Amino acid sequence: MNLKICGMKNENNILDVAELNPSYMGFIFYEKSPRYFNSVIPELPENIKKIGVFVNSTFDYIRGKVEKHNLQGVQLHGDETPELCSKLKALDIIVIKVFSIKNQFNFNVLEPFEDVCDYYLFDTKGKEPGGNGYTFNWNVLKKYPSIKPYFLSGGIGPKELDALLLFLKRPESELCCTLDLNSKFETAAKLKDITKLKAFQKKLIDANYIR
Ligand SMILES: O=C(O)c1ccccc1NCC(=O)[C@H](O)[C@H](O)COP(=O)(O)O
Repeated sequence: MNLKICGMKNENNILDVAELNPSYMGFIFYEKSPRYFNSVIPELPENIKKIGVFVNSTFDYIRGKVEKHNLQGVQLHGDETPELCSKLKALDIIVIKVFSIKNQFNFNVLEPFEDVCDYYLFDTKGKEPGGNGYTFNWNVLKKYPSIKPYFLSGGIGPKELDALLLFLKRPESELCCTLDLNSKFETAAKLKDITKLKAFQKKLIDANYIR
């Protein structure tokens, strides 16, 4: 299991999170977000992949950010088309297409994206396109029809750990490759709380889900 820490903003905080060695760090290029990233990403170890998060941005805007920040991947939170995903894939980067869920989900909508993205990310449907801070009904994933690995996201925090450990024992989590963590690990200043992240990571290590 991999960890993705999303919504990074502040240089020192980015470097502190890097010490935890997550597989991915997410940078939000959506101006309306309180986590909008408008700075310079410090040098990170090569094994930490930098993922740009976008909401209905144009190909040129996304490509500009990929080039400027040397992003290894993009995460698309809007109504992006399979055609856009395909053009982004041609840049030789990781393409993660997001789908938001509450209590039910029509998995047929995944079909056009099967060949044009690397991963799906299932997030909670809410007022905002992301970072809503609460979980969706993970039972919905019992009907997941694809063989593509997916990221689990939306409101995952320390209080959700017991439910998460139960979920990870169930067959529908078999293709869950990454846990995406964001607002439940933030301080009031929208910095990631390293102590909280470390404790959560340790519990996942102790339960043998991450190394
Ligand atoms: O976090 C944001 O502000 C955000 C805004 C617009 C699009 C995406 C955004 N976040 C992307 C993420 O990957 C979050 O980690 C994901 O939505 C879960 O967030 P949370 O519910 O806070 O755990």
